[in-house]
Amino acid sequence: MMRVVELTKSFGGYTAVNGVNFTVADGEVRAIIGPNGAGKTTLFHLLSGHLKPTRGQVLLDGVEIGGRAPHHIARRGVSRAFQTTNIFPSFTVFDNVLVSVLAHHRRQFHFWGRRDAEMVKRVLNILEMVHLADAKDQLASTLAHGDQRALEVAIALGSEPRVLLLDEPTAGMSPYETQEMIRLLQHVIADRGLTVILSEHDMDVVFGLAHRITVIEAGSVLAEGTPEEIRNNPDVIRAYLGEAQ
Ligand SMILES: Nc1ncnc2c1ncn2[C@@H]1O[C@H](COP(=O)(O)OP(=O)(O)OP(=O)(O)O)[C@@H](O)[C@H]1O
Repeated sequence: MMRVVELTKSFGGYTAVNGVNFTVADGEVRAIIGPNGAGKTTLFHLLSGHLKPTRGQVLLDGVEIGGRAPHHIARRGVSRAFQTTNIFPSFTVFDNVLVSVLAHHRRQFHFWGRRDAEMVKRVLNILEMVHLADAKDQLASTLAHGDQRALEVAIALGSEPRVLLLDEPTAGMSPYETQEMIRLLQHVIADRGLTVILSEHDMDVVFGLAHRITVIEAGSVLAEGTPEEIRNNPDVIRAYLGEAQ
């Protein structure tokens, strides 16, 4: 589904992402982990089009998308949630998701205009999936932190992505909110059959969601494998898990 080949990003003389290769299969949940400053955020910016690669390729179903504009990549089916917050705080929860659904269908968003029944159904379906149906008429700004993150997932789902990029989905969350988010993502991923690439520091989240894990250190891939292989990899324990666990 998504493949990166020798992906490299340099800022002046500093190479933040250095010759990274990996392939994420259809329906796979891949976690990207690594120490602070390893290059995870830069890698996500390269996948979503927010940065142009210095060298290398990003392929979606074999088609090169590396260096294309974020809206182009989004239109091809890659959505990104978190770190790039898309919430309109003064809109209701419902309207936030409606904007995303309508944008995906490239319809004009008339705020007081006729609401297509099919679109409304889609929005309600998404809100039910992320457990926000009861809060649909609330202003987004009044939601609790954990619910705002759930709304971000809902907005990302509005564009019916095939690949969902999640930047640290549980950053800043309480242990309770973190467990809720893991459950929510497990449910959404299974229901939609999504392909997911996520970066995360919390190992409970990583081991609770990922089918495979890629470990990045100093811009390069240190290891790749199943959660079990990564947990037992001596290089990974030395570079990362030793300090994180
Ligand atoms: N625009 C930029 N210009 C110069 N250097 C940059 C830029 N963006 C990132 N870097 C550098 O690239 C390196 C990798 O940063 P990046 O944010 O990708 O790491 P990260 O793995 O996401 O870290 P964290 O886990 O702390 O979020 C860092 O040393 C950072 O200072």
